[in-house]
Amino acid sequence: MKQVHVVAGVIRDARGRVLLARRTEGRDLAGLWEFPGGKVEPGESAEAALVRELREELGIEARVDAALIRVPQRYPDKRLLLDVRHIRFTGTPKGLDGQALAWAPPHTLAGYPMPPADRPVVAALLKPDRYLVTPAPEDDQAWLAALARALARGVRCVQLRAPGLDARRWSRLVAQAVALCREAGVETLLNGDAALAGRVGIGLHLRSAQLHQAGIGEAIAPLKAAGRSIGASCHDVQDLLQAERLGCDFAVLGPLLQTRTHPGAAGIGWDAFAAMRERVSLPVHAIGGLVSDDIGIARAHGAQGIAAIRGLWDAGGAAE
Ligand SMILES: Nc1nc2c([nH]c(=O)n2[C@@H]2O[C@H](COP(=O)(O)OP(=O)(O)OP(=O)(O)O)[C@@H](O)[C@H]2O)c(=O)[nH]1
Ligand SMILES: [Mg+2]
Repeated sequence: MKQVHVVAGVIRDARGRVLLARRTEGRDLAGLWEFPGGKVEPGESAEAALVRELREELGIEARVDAALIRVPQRYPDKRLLLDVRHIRFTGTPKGLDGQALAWAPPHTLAGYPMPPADRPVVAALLKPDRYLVTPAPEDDQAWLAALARALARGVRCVQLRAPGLDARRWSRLVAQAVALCREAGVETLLNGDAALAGRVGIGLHLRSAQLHQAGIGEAIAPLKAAGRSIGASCHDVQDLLQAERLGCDFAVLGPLLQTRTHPGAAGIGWDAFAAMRERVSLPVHAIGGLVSDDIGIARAHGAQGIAAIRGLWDAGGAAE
């Protein structure tokens, strides 16, 4: 299958709005909104290609800044690598190919119809790059204090998980944890228990085995209707495709490295991660032995970021 390397830019105005361009009639994906850019030509660097494309399509002089994310994406006719960079520029963008332009306030980005590869890009712009999964508590007060420290360090999305804990103790602890997270403005998802998630008014994180259970679509429908996030733990392409079919908001894929908690399972590694990621348009976190320092390599392989228990629980703690 044909492999194309495309570079695109995140171009912002002084108010922080992001520039989108609408693909013109007669091309693939016509009518969809995209980040301006185009194909890297043979022998050309990604940076040079992006400067050239933005000059040709918008009439601006661009300086290529930090990488945002590189999204591998499988389309029916080709394999795309969408390489997205932040841009600084001089000049006033104009639709020189006759394409419509829109300056989108960030929170409106998800409302524009876009190609499949752009969903992970929008998530990379808007959503947290670290997803904390809690370890099972030994002492409840110490666990709540550790959670509060993680929030203070800037964790913005938390999965509450404590397999095997006594149900009454856990629902008490969940209520306390949710109060802490709400106070910090942090998104919270509950592992596995749709009914409890519904009662406390938070999102749900599906275990991989739950993804394929009969009736799971009906079980999560009320949460989705209430606007709650649904995450999913995935180990292979079948899990990812099912998470996408169910309308999950994001997935977690791993184990990336071999971990202390799953010593038997060999890690899949970054190349396999990218090869599975390209089959869905979901934002996907990598999990398994990762720490905050791995966010850069994760983004380079199309990940939203990292998910971790130990790697995000103890400041500077050892990898899971
Ligand atoms: N520029 C851009 N292309 C994207 C995005 N998302 C995405 O799937 N693509 C795909 O990446 C490819 C980019 O090709 P393009 O048509 O813009 O290439 P180009 O500017 O060099 O123009 P041309 O080859 O039509 O002359 C298309 O298949 C397009 O659908 C995006 O956000 N920005
Ligand atoms: Mg283009």
